[in-house]
Amino acid sequence: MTEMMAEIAAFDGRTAKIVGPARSGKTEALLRRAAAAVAAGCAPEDILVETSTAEAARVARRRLVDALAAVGVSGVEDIAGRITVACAQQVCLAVLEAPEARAATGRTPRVLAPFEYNFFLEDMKTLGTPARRLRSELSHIKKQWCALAAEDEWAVGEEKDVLDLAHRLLDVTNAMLEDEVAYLCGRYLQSNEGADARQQFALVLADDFQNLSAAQQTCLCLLARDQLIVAGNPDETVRVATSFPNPEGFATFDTLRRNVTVFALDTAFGNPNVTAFCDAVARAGSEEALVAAHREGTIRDIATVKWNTPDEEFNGLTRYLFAVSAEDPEAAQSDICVVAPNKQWAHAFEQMLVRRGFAVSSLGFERLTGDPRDTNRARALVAYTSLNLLADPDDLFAWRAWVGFGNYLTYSDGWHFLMDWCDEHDAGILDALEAATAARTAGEAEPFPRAERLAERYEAGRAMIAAHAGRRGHNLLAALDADKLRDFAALSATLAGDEDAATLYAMVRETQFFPTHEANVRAVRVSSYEQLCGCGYRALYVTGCVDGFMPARDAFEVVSTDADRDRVREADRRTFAAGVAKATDALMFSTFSRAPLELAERTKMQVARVRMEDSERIATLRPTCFIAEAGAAAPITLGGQTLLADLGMD
Ligand SMILES: Nc1ncnc2c1ncn2[C@@H]1O[C@H](COP(=O)(O)OP(=O)(O)OP(=O)(O)O)[C@@H](O)[C@H]1O
Repeated sequence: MTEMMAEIAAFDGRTAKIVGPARSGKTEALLRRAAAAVAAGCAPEDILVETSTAEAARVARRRLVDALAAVGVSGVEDIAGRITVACAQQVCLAVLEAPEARAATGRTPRVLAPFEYNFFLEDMKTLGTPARRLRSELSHIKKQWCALAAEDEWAVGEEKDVLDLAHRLLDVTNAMLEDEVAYLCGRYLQSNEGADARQQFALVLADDFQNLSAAQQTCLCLLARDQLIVAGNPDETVRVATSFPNPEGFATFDTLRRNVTVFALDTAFGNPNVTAFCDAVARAGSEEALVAAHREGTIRDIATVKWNTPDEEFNGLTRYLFAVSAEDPEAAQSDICVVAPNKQWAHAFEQMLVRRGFAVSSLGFERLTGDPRDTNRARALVAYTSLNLLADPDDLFAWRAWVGFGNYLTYSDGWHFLMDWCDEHDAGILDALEAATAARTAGEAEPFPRAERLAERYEAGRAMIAAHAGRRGHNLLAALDADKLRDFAALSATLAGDEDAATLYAMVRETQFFPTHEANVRAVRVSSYEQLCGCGYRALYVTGCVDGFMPARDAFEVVSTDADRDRVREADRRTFAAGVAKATDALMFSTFSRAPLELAERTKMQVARVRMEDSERIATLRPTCFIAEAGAAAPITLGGQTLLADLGMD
């Protein structure tokens, strides 16, 4: 253990900040502090280790077991299990779950899934605000929540109308938006009612603090009783814990508070070529970016492999991986990760890998998408909502979604009338739907406009619940037509078979909010850049390294302003550099030089030129600009065919 590591582990002050370049052991230092605290007699329940994602929490918990063992603690698995290791959003939700918090906030922490947000958005459109302006106002509202700014201080004029309607829609359905969670938690913890919920943990250890919103950062500070240590690096900011990270909250952590001990780590561990590359990419963006003063580890070449087309990339790279794995069949496949720039690339690689006999665990692309207005494109969404209703027939937002599927306005007009009816009759959503149904059955006039349509959907929902009540596991998924949907394939594969609807729904919900990799060490990982946060892999294969994928096309588009383009490029730079740094040994970038124009446009590659080839329009593409920007630290370049030939595979 280095001297500074030992100092951090033994730290007995109140507040500290650990800062260091990529791979300098910031997480390691926090985990060793936790282990040392346990060894010194601190109750495991009194420790909170906070991460940016649920997967980072899973990985941290595993590393914690080693850290505890290293200080001679016995029963390490049990002890590690008793320490709270969770992502910021989970921490805030746990606070809001407490009955006292529910009473004080008057809110239920039932967060809208990303696709459910589309129903909310449709209902917001009833305000009449043009869609673009509405989106930008909602974005501003979320930004203010993330900044923990009190609503009455900033909501005025039209924005106040937007906020009021948002509150009304969420109140009537007992629901909450994702970005509201830390806001409500922070306001509660700051209030008199929240006094007992503050300082819940003797020790709060917050990793990747730069990724958190100001609201999340404040919550963590308020939860610490005796000691708070934050670790991070503003140049590694990734938008994964919140839509509005606050790296300044980390940068100024020690200047805005008194008596903060700062530990600056300066040695990067792992393949020095990897960390030097990442540092060079960060420096190309900002001369002040933190870089390592020393590098420790075994030097190994890093490479960029060039293919002609995406198909060649999918085929060639998976053949290569197959050959490499065959050389060492006993090695844990979970130490290998294929990084995909988008869902399409992730699926393509997943399919190719499965075809070659690999088990695969994919992370970062599981959010259910579709169009709720079009039943054919909403099959996964309907299955999710059906499970939700079977698990909890009183879930009001599930009913909101259910009645809206398949209508071009998701019946937001009717929903509005229904809410007015509720106000007039001092009644709830289910009362209104029941009243509409009763009128429809009796052939009476509608209690409110569109009531008949909503009643029809409601009755269909009740019939669905009656038809499937009592079904379990695979049988239930099949009854909901979810068994054939790709979105449910991973869930289906993990089922024991006798899970009831509530259990299944909890499992699906977890994949939407807190997804993690399977524990299976035989499964190769496929990951988004963002989900690399908090992880480490022996080998990373970074696919689709073309401009437009990374950085995103918005970093190039001439339609936006220079400042907008820069913002996208620099945010993506940090995501890229922090992501690929997670390779401890082998790092390979994979790129291709051309693609059918239609594919390039649809997937948002940055097209350099277009030319005709065999009467097909072909887009010429460039490798990710960050690679060349690394200058002398850039990887060596290989042709795809050379790579395969070296393994005797041409
Ligand atoms: N003192 C050390 N000696 C040897 N290896 C170390 C040491 N500290 C950390 N490592 C190893 O270096 C790698 C990076 O460690 P860690 O994840 O703790 O760093 P980090 O600064 O949090 O990384 P990131 O910048 O990716 O968030 C890990 O593989 C870890 O096991």
